[in-house]
Amino acid sequence: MTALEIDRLHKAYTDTYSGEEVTAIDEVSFAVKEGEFVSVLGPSGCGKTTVLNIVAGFVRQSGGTVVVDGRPVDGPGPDRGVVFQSHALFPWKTVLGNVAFGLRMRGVPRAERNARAREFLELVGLNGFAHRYPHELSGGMQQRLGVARVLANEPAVMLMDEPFASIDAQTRRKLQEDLTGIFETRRPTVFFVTHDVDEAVFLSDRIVVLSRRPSRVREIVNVKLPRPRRWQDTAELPEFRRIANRVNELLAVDEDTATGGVAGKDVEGGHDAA
Ligand SMILES: Nc1ncnc2c1ncn2[C@@H]1O[C@H](COP(=O)(O)OP(=O)(O)OP(=O)(O)O)[C@@H](O)[C@H]1O
Repeated sequence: MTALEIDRLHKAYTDTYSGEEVTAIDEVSFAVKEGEFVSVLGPSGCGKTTVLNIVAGFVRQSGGTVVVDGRPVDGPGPDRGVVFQSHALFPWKTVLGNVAFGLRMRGVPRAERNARAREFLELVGLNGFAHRYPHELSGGMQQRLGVARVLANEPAVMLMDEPFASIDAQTRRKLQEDLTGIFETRRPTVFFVTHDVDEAVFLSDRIVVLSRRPSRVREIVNVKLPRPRRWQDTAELPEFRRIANRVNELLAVDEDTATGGVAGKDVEGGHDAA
């Protein structure tokens, strides 16, 4: 079943100072199936975050439609949970309280919400930290908490906007492995924005490569790598490098154009319908 359908999405911003109109997204269409991990990748400033913010309901599109679980998006809602790059946690609540909060909002009784919150803390490896406060956690642990908080609410789609971008390289690898482990056990539907090609290949079932602004879908690349995935084994597979090379090749089209290189050059390869 389709969890998220983005159809001919278009977004123009009006610059507050100059009053000029900037088209961020020209026309973007793709769908994410239930239990699928889809990453969106593209050159800097191509509109990745804008697509995510429109899906989250934080930003309104200028054209096109976004449908989540069969319902058109019209503002934020509990069917979409967002994990941000910087941790949007409640500093005055404990780790347990942060996870239980959304459940409370949804009217889940106290005993059940604490049990559910603990289950998700265990899933992300934070079971020993239930009574700590966010400032007592490392950046990586805060990000795990962000994931637990979203997953506990069982959203139709988990939206992740470069969640590991500000985390040191070694911790990032561990968090990526943990995220893929969580994905393999619980199969949430994930829409993941990144500019890290290896990260996208490691985590995803499919990668939507956008062109530079005003963006369009350049190609949707299938990632048919076996799961469970572990950096040590997965990155060794020839198929991993083949896919990463393919994505880099697609991104290079825009770099060439931007630097006045092979303008308009296109790459070979079949397009995959969304
Ligand atoms: N509120 C806004 N007002 C005006 N222009 C905006 C606004 N938000 C984004 N833009 C413009 O829209 C374009 C797309 O921005 P967006 O942040 O979505 O891109 P991105 O691909 O996520 O960028 P990055 O890779 O740098 O994170 C950019 O040119 C940006 O300057």
